[in-house]
Amino acid sequence: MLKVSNLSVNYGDTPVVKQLNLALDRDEIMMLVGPTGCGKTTILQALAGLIPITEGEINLGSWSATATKMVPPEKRNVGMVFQDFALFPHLTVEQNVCFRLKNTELADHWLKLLGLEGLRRAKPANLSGGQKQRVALARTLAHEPAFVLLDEPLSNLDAALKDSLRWEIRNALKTAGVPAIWVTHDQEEALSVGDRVGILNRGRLEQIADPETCFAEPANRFVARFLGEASFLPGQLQGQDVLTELGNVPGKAMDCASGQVELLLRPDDLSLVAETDKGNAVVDWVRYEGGSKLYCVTLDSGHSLRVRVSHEQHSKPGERVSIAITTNHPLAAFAQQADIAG
Ligand SMILES: Nc1ncnc2c1ncn2[C@@H]1O[C@H](COP(=O)(O)OP(=O)(O)OP(=O)(O)O)[C@@H](O)[C@H]1O
Repeated sequence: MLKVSNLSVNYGDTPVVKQLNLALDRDEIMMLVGPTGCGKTTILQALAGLIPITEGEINLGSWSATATKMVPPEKRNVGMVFQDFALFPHLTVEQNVCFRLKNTELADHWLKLLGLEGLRRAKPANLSGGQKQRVALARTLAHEPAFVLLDEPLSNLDAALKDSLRWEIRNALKTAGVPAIWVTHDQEEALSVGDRVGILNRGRLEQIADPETCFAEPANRFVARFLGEASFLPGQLQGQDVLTELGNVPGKAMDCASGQVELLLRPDDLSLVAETDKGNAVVDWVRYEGGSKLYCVTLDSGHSLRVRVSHEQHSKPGERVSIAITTNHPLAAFAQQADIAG
């Protein structure tokens, strides 16, 4: 098990990673997300032993690193996958995967499993981005790492390829049975691929939990907004229910919220019906998304909400609509004054 306790990293006098705690199970994939500059790459570099740590401990059973006890990268048995693939351009696919490898049987195994059998003699320059990343992954896994760090492995690839390759990478990591920390900028990728998601803000983990919990029960408004479209509607928490201008809905108090709260509404929690002159809201703008449309509406009370509906909905800016809450699951309710992180 990879265990990180109270890890802090400073650059000079500037703290960049603050008191990070996490533990990864044997074959667990943890996605690390957060705004640019929040310290994601620094965490990976610290775990790999590429930079010194200021405080805390990184432990993998066979070794333990602290601020005063540096364990060099080659002793950590870490596998790294980068966004720019980091392949040797003068070597073939096979030579890249077998580089410094004693047991080439494992190279054969991963070349086959990742669909690279026919490309053994190709040079990186003749491969597509997706093929290059498969080679990088095959090379990493063929070396039987104790844990794998992936730094935005899909960010140089086009959208269609990203979608299929993310599953290939996940399946390969699960087959290898190694713990992995995967940094991404893509919230959808984080929620769909990870066993758990860690949301980082200014060097601190705001929440670490399974994807459903992070999305439906975010620890605070920062996490709520970071993981997707989020609207907040005032209401009164009474027992298990929240009384709002759109009716009573089941609520779940976050941050010990009580009394006056704000309900987290995702665009899919709401419905929108076109009206001629009745209704309870006006359309501000609409964004076409292909299979769906995202509407921004203002309720007659002045509160703004975002609603996702079928692309067959044709209401335009300025037109009246009826908005209702359609979800049955309890919605996260935050204390009205508790917007510390957001
Ligand atoms: N070698 C360095 N010396 C000093 N400051 C650094 C160094 N490397 C990174 N930083 C700073 O540390 C902070 C965290 O950087 P880091 O690259 O870890 O963030 P990140 O979350 O990976 O960002 P991005 O999403 O943009 O890749 C940033 O403010 C960055 O400017």
